[in-house]
Amino acid sequence: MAETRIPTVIADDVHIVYRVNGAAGGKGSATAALSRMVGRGKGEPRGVRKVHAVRGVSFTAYRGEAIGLIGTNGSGKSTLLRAIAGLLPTESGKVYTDGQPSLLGVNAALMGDLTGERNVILGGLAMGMSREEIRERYQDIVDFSGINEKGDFITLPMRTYSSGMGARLRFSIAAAKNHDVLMIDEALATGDRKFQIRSEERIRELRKEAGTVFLVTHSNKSIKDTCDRVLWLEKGELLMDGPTDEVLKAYERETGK
Ligand SMILES: Nc1ncnc2c1ncn2[C@@H]1O[C@H](COP(=O)(O)OP(=O)(O)OP(=O)(O)O)[C@@H](O)[C@H]1O
Repeated sequence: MAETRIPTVIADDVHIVYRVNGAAGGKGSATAALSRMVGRGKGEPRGVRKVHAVRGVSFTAYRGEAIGLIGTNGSGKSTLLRAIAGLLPTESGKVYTDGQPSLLGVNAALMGDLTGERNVILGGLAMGMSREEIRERYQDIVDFSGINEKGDFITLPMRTYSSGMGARLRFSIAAAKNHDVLMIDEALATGDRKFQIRSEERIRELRKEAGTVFLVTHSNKSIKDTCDRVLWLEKGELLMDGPTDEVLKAYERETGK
């Protein structure tokens, strides 16, 4: 056997269901009339629609792995990551994680009205860094983001940034710390090529520092360049879990991408 591998995330038959209030068809609609006639599902209150977004997904992730998540729009990738981060409850099944995973999404909670500078401090504190550590790494974070390459943007409110600039700053803040489990949701997509290359380099470093990285992206190239393993989700189900080359080949054959 190979050396012992240390699991960081275990998903065991995970199901995730969203409940959407007031999403049923209007009172007079045919579907509403039909559901009145046939009666609703067991115990579901009126007007609540269920979306079964993740269906029976199981896998184990290990230290030092970078795992890509692929699948067409709406296949459940972001939902699965949010559940692993503990932001969504599972309907059934369990997620076990080693430590607190950090989810870096395009919507990571920074404050638009505060300057980039303030957000670096806020984000650092939110990740559990001390003021001292933040002060030490501040310049590196700003340099990595490249926000100041075209002028003094870091002292402007974040709402004045383009979506690419915002995503770059969020990634730079998150990447300033070593994470046991770091999950990146499409954050690289909005950066330009130069920034993507820098981020991919950083992802490789984070892996080496014994963490596990999950990457959701529609860029097969980013996945190829950073991940050694890929999970392919479709309609909430795990279609394939294997080495990057194999899974991407099958995915490209299926989707023509
Ligand atoms: N907050 C929500 N409430 C209800 N349904 C949701 C919610 N978020 C996502 N869904 C549904 O869950 C399913 C999976 O969505 P999810 O965002 O996880 O897919 P995805 O694979 O990340 O898609 P994309 O590639 O487009 O980002 C979709 O059918 C979507 O409509």
